[in-house]
Amino acid sequence: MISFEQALEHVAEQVATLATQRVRLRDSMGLVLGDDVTSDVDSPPYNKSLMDGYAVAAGDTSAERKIVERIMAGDVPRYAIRPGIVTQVMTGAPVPDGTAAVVPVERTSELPDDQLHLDWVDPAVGTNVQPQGSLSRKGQTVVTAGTRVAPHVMGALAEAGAAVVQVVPRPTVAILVTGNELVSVDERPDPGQIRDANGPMLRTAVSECDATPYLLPRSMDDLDELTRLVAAGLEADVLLVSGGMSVGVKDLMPQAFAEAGVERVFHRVSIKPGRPLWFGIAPRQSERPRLVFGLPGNPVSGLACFHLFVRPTLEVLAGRSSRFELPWQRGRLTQPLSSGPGREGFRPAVLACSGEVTPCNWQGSADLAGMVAANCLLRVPGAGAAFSAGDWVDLLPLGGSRGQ
Ligand SMILES: Nc1nc2c(c(=O)[nH]1)N[C@H]1C(S)=C(S)[C@@H](COP(=O)(O)OP(=O)(O)OC[C@H]3O[C@@H](n4cnc5c(N)ncnc54)[C@H](O)[C@@H]3O)O[C@H]1N2
Ligand code: MOO
Repeated sequence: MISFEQALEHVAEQVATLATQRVRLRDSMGLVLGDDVTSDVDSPPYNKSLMDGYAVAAGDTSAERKIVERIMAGDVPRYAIRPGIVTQVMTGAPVPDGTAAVVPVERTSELPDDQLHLDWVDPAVGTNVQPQGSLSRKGQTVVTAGTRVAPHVMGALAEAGAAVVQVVPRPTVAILVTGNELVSVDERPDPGQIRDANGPMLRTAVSECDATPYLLPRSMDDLDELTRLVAAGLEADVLLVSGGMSVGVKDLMPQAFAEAGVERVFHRVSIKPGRPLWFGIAPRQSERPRLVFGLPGNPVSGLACFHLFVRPTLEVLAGRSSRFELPWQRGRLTQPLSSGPGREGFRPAVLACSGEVTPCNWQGSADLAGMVAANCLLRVPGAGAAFSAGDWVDLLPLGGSRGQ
């Protein structure tokens, strides 16, 4: 059995960002850009009025002037501004040549015969005018490679004319849930049966990481069926299998992986929960191998392995992180905590805004109900570590990458 740190290193060695693809801008939300994006226009593309008002010439101190035209956003001015005349302009409209400033409409009053009275006759040059190209220039990089497309980035890309962008695609994750005892959420379990918690849980965990889950048909503990479904799951970037990882008579997954051509990298890690974790790769010609995680069937064990190993994998595949790493945080214990002599432990816990962390009243690997309030996993080193109330501890927040 290998240590937690060794297991992390083994996974990290196999993980690399997916090759980029071209997609339409509207399909790029949440994805990471593979290339710098340059603008094909100046921003603003013309000298622009920042107010509804009147474009005036420099150094003109007369209080009454002639309005020669009225320019709405989308119009193009015909007459240059000179002393004695003004042009009415709307916010966003191009100002005429010769414009020194725009006097807001509130500082003026219109008189008969297109005459204008100005309360503010000689504003400083540049007042309420945004010069062409002052925000960004044609040919300038406006969004750099590695940026994740959020709504404001999407807006900048649209302004720059990036109708098609090069992005790291969303990783695809096939999920295979195994076990003779399992029935669906909408079924009543017969004696000996339980409901499948892991399928819905893992699919949601994958979605929360902004990857695309694909649930394979649930499988009985049958070697041929498992092997066939593993082979099908290798179409995805990552295959997650739940259950059958341990040493029971029906724990057939290690054999099914071998039959389907998946090479084992490691099996069993010194963590609690999560000891039976299996990790392997399915080699492909001239491409990165597919990554395969065999998660323990116990729900909390599988979920802990997801957060400790699968989530950082998805972050790298999607290009959101250049290195395989866990987003550890620190918190202060509200109560004493000790660990047994053995494996490194991860306890569901509640981290408050104050930074205080309280372990859930949780009864082990099958106890999903006991961790419903949890928002983090608290790291408890093995070898009989003992913490007092007020001690600082390492925590791994639960939750995916959406919105980060
Ligand atoms: N002799 C040994 N027995 C066990 C060991 C060991 O080292 N030696 N390891 C234990 C540990 S640790 C774990 S964790 C479990 C995990 O075993 P498996 O991956 O083989 O999981 P299963 O046996 O298939 O299931 C375990 C448990 O979880 C329930 N389960 C399974 N799938 C689901 C699901 N989709 N939704 C809800 N619950 C599920 C299943 O009914 C079992 O109760 O092995 C220990 N044994
Ligand atoms: O390690 Mo298992 O995951 O304790 O229950």
